[in-house]
Amino acid sequence: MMADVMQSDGAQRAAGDRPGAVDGGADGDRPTGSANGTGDTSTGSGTGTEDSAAAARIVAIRERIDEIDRTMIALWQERAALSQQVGATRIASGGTRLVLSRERQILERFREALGADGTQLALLLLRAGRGPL
Ligand SMILES: C=C(O[C@@H]1C=C(C(=O)O)C=C[C@H]1O)C(=O)O
Repeated sequence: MMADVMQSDGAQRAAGDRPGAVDGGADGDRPTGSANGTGDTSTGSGTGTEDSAAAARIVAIRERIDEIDRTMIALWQERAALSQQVGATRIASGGTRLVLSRERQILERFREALGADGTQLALLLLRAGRGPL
């Protein structure tokens, strides 16, 4: 579930990280049994492998991952702002703040495309657009 990757203080951690582990510090995100016996298998570039070809490939793929993340963050923020505009427009015209039938359509759209995780994602999207209730 999406909430599993969000700490109560809003800080993010990977699903497999131990709560409280410091990113890049302890070995919580690395396999045990590494060649140097410390459990730390990362290279200087933090790719998690000592194979230089694999590390180079990982770095290249991560560039696109980072680009996707930036785009998703921007789209998330744009959607929330638009949703809040709709809410403000509707309230100013005497309408309701929310339209649950529309929210159900959106939940169904995400569930059809992404399954149960889609439902969780859509719930977070809808919450972001509501602002404080
Ligand atoms: C944005 C709207 O208002 C609210 C927010 C929604 C959303 O974030 O998608 C959907 C339905 C409404 O509860 C809308 O009616 O379209």
